[in-house]
Amino acid sequence: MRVGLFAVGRLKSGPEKDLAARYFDRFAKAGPAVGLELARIAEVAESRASNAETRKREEAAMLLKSLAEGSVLILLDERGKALDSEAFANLLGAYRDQGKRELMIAIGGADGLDPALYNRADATLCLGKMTWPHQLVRTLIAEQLYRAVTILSGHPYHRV
Ligand SMILES: C[S@@+](CC[C@H](N)C(=O)[O-])C[C@H]1O[C@@H](n2cnc3c(N)ncnc32)[C@H](O)[C@@H]1O
Repeated sequence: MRVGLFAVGRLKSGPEKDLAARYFDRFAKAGPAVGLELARIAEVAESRASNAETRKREEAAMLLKSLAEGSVLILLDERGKALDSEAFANLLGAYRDQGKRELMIAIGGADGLDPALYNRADATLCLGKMTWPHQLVRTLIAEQLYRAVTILSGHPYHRV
């Protein structure tokens, strides 16, 4: 199964981008052993509309346009469901075992995500109840994807 990311807003060169890239690289190298491959990291430009609802609607439309039919869509939102790392790994493993070809994880911009995405999403997960900037969320989820691979493969990176 290919696993990718939708992010509203572009990440400039800098430490956040480097750290996220480090974990995406590790995921890309270790993932194939457990049937997970790194798919695209798709950055959706932030809308310039003056109204927040319009901005979110426009961003969601771009994101949904590039989502292949049958792909799993997971949203990241501080109001979402909290999973521990093993449960997240098992969720990825379950979609892989169902024969899903692609799973995309969406991170919102400053305004968050549009309701249209919640209607389409297969799951909405949180990384804790606090609100993180989207740049850090990208690193956090990249690390959890790599961690999920190590859990699924029994690699000692993950210890509890
Ligand atoms: C700065 S936050 C936007 C907050 C926005 N005010 C809202 O109500 O959603 C940018 C994005 O980071 C992600 N995010 C921030 N904190 C998160 C958390 N604790 N768990 C999961 N995702 C989070 C979400 O995708 C969010 O849309």
